[in-house]
This record gives sequence, C-alpha cells and structure tokens, in this order.
Amino acid sequence: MEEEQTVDKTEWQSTHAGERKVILSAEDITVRFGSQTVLDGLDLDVYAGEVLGFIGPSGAGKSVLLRTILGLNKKQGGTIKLFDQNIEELDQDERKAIDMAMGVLFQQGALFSSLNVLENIQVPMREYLNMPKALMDELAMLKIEMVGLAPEAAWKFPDELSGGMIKRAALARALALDPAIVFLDEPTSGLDPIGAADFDELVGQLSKTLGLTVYMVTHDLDSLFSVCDRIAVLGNKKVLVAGTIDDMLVCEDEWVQSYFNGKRARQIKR
Ligand SMILES: Nc1ncnc2c1ncn2[C@@H]1O[C@H](COP(=O)(O)OP(=O)(O)OP(=O)(O)O)[C@@H](O)[C@H]1O
Repeated sequence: MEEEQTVDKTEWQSTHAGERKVILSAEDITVRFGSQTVLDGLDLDVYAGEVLGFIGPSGAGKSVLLRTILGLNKKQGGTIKLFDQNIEELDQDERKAIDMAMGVLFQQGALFSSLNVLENIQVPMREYLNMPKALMDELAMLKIEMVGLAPEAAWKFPDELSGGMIKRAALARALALDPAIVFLDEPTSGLDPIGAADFDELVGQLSKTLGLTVYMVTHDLDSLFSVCDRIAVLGNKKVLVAGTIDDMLVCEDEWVQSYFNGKRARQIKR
C-alpha cells in the first residue's frame, strides 16, 4: 500500500514537555449566516500536546467554530492552519493526510446504530486504510482497551450501551487512526458526575501518554478544573481570553467572572 503522508504525526505527538508548538491556528475568522455574523475576526492558537477547553455562552458559536475548523462550515474570512498547513491550500492527498491526523467525537457520540462497537471503530480504518480484516479487528480491540471498555463491548450495538460506554466507544473511533489531535464536542454532557469524572481522567491520561492534543468544547466546570491545561472563552464573536484557570479567575470580563466565580465553581474550587 502506498500512502502519501504529509503529516508526520509523531512530530506533533511528542511535544508535550517541549517548546510550545502551534498545532492549530485560527486567524481572523469571520463566519456569517445570512445577515447574522456569528464569528467576527476570531483568533485562536492551540498548542501541541495540550488539553484545551473551549467554552462560552450558549449560542455563542462554539459548534460553528468547530465545524469551520473541520471544514464542514464555510467561512467568509480568515485562515485556518492545521499542522502548519493552510487547509484551503491543500490538494486532495494533503487534505486526506490532515484528516487522518485528526479525530472527532461529535455530541451524542454519533455512532452508527446498525454497526456494533468494533465495526463503528473500524469505519475510519475502512475509509482511509487498506488493511486486512484480521489486522483491523486487532487494532479496534486495542482501541477498545485503550478507552477502558471491556472486550465484550466490541460486539454490542449502540442501543445496548450506557451513555458512558457510548462516549468511550465514540472516543475509540476518534482514536482509530492514531490522530495527533482530537476534537471533542461536549463529551461529558449527559453523563452522571462519576461517569464524567472518569471520562475526564481518561482524556487526561490519553493526552499525557499519547502526546495527544485535545480540543474540547464543554460546559462542564469539573472538566475545566480537572483536565484542561488551558481554556479559551468565546464571547462577542471572538476569543475573549485564553489561558489557565488562574488566568480565568482574574479575568475581568463579566461572563467569565460569573462562570468561574459562581456558586458551582466555588464548590469545585473548595
Ligand atoms: N447552519 C446554520 N445556519 C444558520 N445559522 C446557524 C447555523 N449553524 C449555527 N447557526 C447559528 O449560529 C449561532 C451559534 O451557534 P452554535 O451552535 O455554534 O452555538 P454554541 O456556542 O455551540 O451553543 P451551545 O453551547 O448551545 O451548543 C446560533 O445563533 C445558531 O443559530
């Protein structure tokens, strides 16, 4: 099998403790739907190896930005670079290589209901790789183990899984091609607090052991405090502030203040 590979994933997976290398940059992004401007001159850098939590009020445009980064949404202005490459200047093979270096976990998991867990995990493998079934089975079982599911889960269908198991199966599918970056859209929504905390721990572990970059859209304060290295806040159609939890706590923006110093946040901070 001859595969043109323009993304050296190992280079982007091994920088956790090294110098800060920008794996994803969004520069001056503008997105409009008709007369509604959702994003207006937005800038954001994501560093290789970090877990970035992306937050903001409901309807602010978090999903729109994610879809724009993934190329699922048109933008009216600005530049998105992934792995130092402008996604608009790629030919088909280069785009494919970039797609193979990214994993996505959409809200609700978005597993195919007619496929069992093993087959769901193999969807990206079938799409992008040409490998024997036995090898795909072996790889999928490894991913199942990696996300903390029991081997028997491989044969279950989505409607036979708990909410937490669905998220893990969807994460296993996002990891199917050993990406350098994964995008998680509200991964802990709908989970009970223990399930959510376990999922956060898993994400943190994977980021550390695999040198994986995680871009996580979330409303979950626990996730922000427990697993995120940095947080970016969307507001007024831009990234208002990006930094550590400590940066958030001293940020003067009213929404950021109420979010991080509200009653719920005070309970988490102890
Ligand atoms: N395809 C579309 N066509 C028209 N308007 C859209 C489209 N997609 C999103 N929007 C609008 O863009 C705005 C931002 O939506 P988005 O779903 O990104 O918000 P969000 O920050 O993800 O919210 P939430 O936290 O509630 O999920 C909303 O006003 C939404 O109606």
